[in-house]
Amino acid sequence: MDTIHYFNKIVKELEHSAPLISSDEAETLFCHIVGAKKVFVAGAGRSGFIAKSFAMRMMHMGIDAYVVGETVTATFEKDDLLLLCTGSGETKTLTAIGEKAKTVGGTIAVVTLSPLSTIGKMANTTVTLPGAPKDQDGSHHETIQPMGSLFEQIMLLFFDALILRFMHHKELDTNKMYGKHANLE
Ligand SMILES: O=P(O)(O)OC[C@H]1O[C@](O)(CO)[C@@H](O)[C@@H]1O
Repeated sequence: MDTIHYFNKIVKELEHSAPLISSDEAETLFCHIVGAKKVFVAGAGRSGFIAKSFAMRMMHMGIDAYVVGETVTATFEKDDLLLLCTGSGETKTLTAIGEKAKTVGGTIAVVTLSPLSTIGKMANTTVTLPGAPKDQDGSHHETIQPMGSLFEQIMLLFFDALILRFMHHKELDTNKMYGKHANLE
């Protein structure tokens, strides 16, 4: 099978996934982000890349957004939102970050495959996405892709959809947002 055949298979997997996402959970996350003073995102590995791409777009919309662990990241405070992006909900570094945020008193949101995980239970609000766990643990999963790829793709598209929701809410368009795009690159 050639590459484009696989590309089409991936698109089909994504099409099947969209109806499995809760609009109510998405709207609740939207409201938390709108209500937060600052928004912090964290994720490990590929989940972390997706989290970063969402932080970048939030910045383009004028939201005070940070990636946990970067040198220019601000102080997390009680009016802030921490958004943890984790398929398993068991990644140790993220658990530690969530525990610290809890002691500060801010709000924790998680986007995950596993709402009953350690991080899922710690969160104030959860968006459950479909996909397969990264270990694909021997049971049947609706994907031909390795490890957490389907979850990671769904998370990217979910965040891009959330950005469109914000753009509508804030009456933004791509030109206004491009005005905030980095020009030293
Ligand atoms: O999304 P989780 O379960 O926190 O796991 C993150 C890990 O999974 C991966 O995204 C692989 O699927 C890795 O890049 C990363 O180490």
